[in-house]
Amino acid sequence: MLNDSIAAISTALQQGAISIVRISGDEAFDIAERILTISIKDKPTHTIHYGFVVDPLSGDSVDEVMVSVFKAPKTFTGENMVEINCHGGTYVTKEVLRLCLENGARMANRGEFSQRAFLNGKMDLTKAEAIHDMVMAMDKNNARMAANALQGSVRKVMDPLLEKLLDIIANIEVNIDYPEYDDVEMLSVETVIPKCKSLLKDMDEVLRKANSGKVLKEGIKTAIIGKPNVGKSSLLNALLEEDKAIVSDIEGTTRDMVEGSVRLDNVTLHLIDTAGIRNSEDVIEKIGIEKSKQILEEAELVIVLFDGSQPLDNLDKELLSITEDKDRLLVYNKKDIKRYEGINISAKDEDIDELMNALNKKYDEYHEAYQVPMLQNERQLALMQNARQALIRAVDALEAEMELDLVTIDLQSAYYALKEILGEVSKDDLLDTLFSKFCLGK
Ligand SMILES: Nc1nc2c(c(=O)[nH]1)N(C=O)[C@@H](CNc1ccc(C(=O)N[C@@H](CCC(=O)O)C(=O)O)cc1)CN2
Ligand SMILES: Nc1nc2c(ncn2[C@@H]2O[C@H](COP(=O)(O)OP(=O)(O)OP(=O)(O)O)[C@@H](O)[C@H]2O)c(=O)[nH]1
Ligand SMILES: [K+]
Repeated sequence: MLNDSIAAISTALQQGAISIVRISGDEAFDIAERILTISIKDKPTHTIHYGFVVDPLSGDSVDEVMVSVFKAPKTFTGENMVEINCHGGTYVTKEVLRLCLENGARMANRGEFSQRAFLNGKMDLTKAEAIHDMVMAMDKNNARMAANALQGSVRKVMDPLLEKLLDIIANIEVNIDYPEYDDVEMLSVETVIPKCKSLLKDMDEVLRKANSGKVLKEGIKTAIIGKPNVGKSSLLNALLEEDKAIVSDIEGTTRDMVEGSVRLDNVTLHLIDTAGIRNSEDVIEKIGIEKSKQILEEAELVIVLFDGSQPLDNLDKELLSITEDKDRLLVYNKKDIKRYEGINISAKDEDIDELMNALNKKYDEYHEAYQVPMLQNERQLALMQNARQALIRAVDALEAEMELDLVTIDLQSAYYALKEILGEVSKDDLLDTLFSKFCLGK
């Protein structure tokens, strides 16, 4: 049932200055008034008021609060909403929630406020996803992408595509509805094929942007390779040291381990486990090369590390040759002993500024990429790919001069896939899965 009133603590449940208990639904004002010393129904929307929360059974005063009033339909959820700003202790916040639940509200499910906002037409699915992304964003870039999506950037991508596709569908429908006009059909099929191809091109562009967005969002798989003892572990430690917070954030990652993430200005590097080559000190060098090849397959960026204090030998040259086709940086370690032409570091002394500068410079242009409207996640990408496939089938059918009815089926499935990106034809189970990932009280 959509109209029961839900309540939840919308702030993190920890000691802080203020916590917010949120109520949404038809009865929100009645429920709040049962536990407050003030009336709120009579107050204008989007206003905040001073009062006390009192347990109606015992008459005990629970907290001194500020109460925000939001009147349907112009609210976040589209329903009546009350936010009780109480003192941010975990006990008192839970007490206020308990009183809401005892006086007519139901405990909200995860993401249920946003789900209601979506169901009440307050936002499309991509905006709901953006809220989730915003909550989860750990760095500036992810937050910026989410902020774009919150402002409707995905819709900006989708609207022109949907418009073009509808135009194509309309052209075909004319032929189905008026099959007796042979001329119309000829003319129309001739114009429709180029239109489909132009739309396909647009979709490819959208997919291309989304893929680079995905790389940015998810980070870049990075391998450090080099001969035994060139200083790989030292470099890894120095890199991870640059960003202690992230390292300790990752479950099971300790300073001794060989995996972790390094947050640069514009992207995050995920260091791939190179334990295989690290431990090859006592095995024949060939194994090191074989391991390197395996690791290279996975890597999107390779840092090839040399011992700068020594002349490059055949093994170094082999590493140079197997990384030739890779996106790579050549780095010389042990600059405290000797410098080479290029990027020099002293991993042991955690002196890796030249490498950090080179990395930041390398991904500098990605800075802008966050500002362009683009698809935001795997779900959207997969649907765009489905739409593209369906459109390709339609073009094939048109070129093979198949029945127009058959073409329409493919065009329609392309249309539905595009609409589903915005959540406009999606199924309930999809919604439940999506919103259950949200934080409570969102
Ligand atoms: N206290 C508080 N802070 C919050 C939220 C909230 O719900 N409560 N938000 C929740 O995520 C975010 C802000 N998002 C919001 C989005 C829409 C509306 C809202 O009332 N929309 C109405 C009227 C808009 C207007 O007056 O122009 C509407 O869309 O009809 C409020 C907050 C972040 N900060
Ligand atoms: N002088 C100098 N020595 C360094 C530097 N970085 C690392 N070393 C030394 O080089 C040796 C090897 O360093 P590691 O970081 O263990 O090298 P590695 O490439 O991980 O070695 P394997 O795990 O055996 O492949 C150690 O004795 C380090 O102290 C540096 O910048 N300058
Ligand atoms: K070593």
